[in-house]
Amino acid sequence: MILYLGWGIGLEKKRQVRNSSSKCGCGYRNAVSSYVECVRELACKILELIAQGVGVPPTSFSRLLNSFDSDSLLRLNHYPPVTHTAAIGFGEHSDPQILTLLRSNGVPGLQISLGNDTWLPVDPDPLAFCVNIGDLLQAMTNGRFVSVRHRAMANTLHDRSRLSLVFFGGPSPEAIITCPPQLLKQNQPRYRAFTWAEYKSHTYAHRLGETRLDHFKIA
Ligand SMILES: O=C(O)CCC(=O)C(=O)O
Ligand SMILES: [Fe+2]
Repeated sequence: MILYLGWGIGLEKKRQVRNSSSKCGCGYRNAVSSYVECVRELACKILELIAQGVGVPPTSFSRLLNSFDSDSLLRLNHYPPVTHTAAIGFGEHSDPQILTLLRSNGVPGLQISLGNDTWLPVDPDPLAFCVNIGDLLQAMTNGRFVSVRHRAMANTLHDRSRLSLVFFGGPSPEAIITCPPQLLKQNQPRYRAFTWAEYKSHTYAHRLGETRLDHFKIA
């Protein structure tokens, strides 16, 4: 079972939340807002390093998370203990956004696909972030960075629930997703340009496990 909590956090909305929460003194709201602000900044730093690594202007990717109507999301997944083994808690997929920063409470479950039905368990260190490349970053790097397929196994530790707190860094719905020209010098673009709104509606119209980026491939 998965408890799903969505938290859309455009920068403007976040400012409003911060202002109103300081007045009402709501501890939970403050904690979530500060957490989101910190992970967004961390995601931007990672994206700037990636941009540097592939030789494009440093804010090529991070500016999308910094835009005032960035469609980022914070999700809390809850996996109560189950008695049967080898059950899937969250099926195989890649995250559609740009970059994902995931933390868990130290209970194992997350696995990364190595292909050919081989799965690598991720160490559930509660002090570490698991950073996943999302589909949009794959498109914007013309396939140099590949969005990772992953899944979460159901939790068979009978005395503890598993929790994962996942920040998905996404652009504004109108943002045009395309590869910077510096990355295309000798290569043809692999994906046609599309908006995040277009990608999202394609994503939600298809099954979780599908390789959704294939739809935007240039033949
Ligand atoms: O709970 C996990 O470890 C994985 C969750 C996940 O992949 C997601 O929420 O997209
Ligand atoms: Fe995921």
